[in-house]
Amino acid sequence: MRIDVVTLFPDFMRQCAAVGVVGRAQQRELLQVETWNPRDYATDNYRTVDGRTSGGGPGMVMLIEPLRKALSAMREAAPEPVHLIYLSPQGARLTQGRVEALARLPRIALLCGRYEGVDERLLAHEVDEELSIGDYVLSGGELGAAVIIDAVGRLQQGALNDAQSAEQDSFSNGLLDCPHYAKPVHDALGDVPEVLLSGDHAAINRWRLKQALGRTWLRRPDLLAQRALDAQSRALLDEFRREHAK
Ligand SMILES: CC(C)(C)c1cccc(C(=O)NCC2(NC(=O)c3cccc4nocc34)CCCC2)c1
Repeated sequence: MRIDVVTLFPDFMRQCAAVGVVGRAQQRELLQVETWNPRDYATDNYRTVDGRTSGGGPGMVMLIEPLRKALSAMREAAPEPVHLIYLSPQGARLTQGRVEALARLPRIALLCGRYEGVDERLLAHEVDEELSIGDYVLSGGELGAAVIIDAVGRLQQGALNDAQSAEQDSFSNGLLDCPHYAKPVHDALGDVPEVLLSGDHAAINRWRLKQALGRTWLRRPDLLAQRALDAQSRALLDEFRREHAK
């Protein structure tokens, strides 16, 4: 998969894509991340990429021309058609479901806003989809782009080793994660739960599912509502609720 990022901060984006699982996916050529800086396409001596907002008021807007040229160069750099995503507070909230759909595309491009955003005419003409990573004020779309690169990059076939794939699967069951413990078994902060030391893998799996269900119920009932529970899960959650009520 190829991901192109149009950004005023290419070094930042390249660094985000160079570490960990995504960095390794690039080394293995499972993923290719390229950056395009609109400032390289600004024709004036000051390499201007922003302009005063029409109608007056504070703040600047990203100019059409440098972006249009950067996007055109980006599209021409590879034969695959591009699905262009604008990272934006006005976008649809990013979900794991959408990440999984994007991960199956041959090529996507991520447009990152700065200042007050991008001239609406450029967006209307060029952008296929707007996505948001959440409801808070950010300085630019780059962190949104980094989230998509990571979430989509790790899903490329072969990017994860077996342990990481199992981890991914457990995260993708729509529930919050169960508590995790490492050594020492006994610590000033407390002990590892007995069941995890028992070697009884059925009991351990049961405990982990019960904890995941219980924590989702307590902290993210909205996630639980999205998920049909089978009989075993319903029974485990009831058990958790009864113990929690005491
Ligand atoms: C959400 C709410 C708090 C109501 C709000 C209302 C109006 C503006 C902003 C705001 O942050 N504007 C600034 C910019 N923000 C983002 O790019 C951005 C922000 C959030 C999630 C994102 N996911 O991707 C890109 C995202 C847009 C132009 C430069 C950065 C935020």
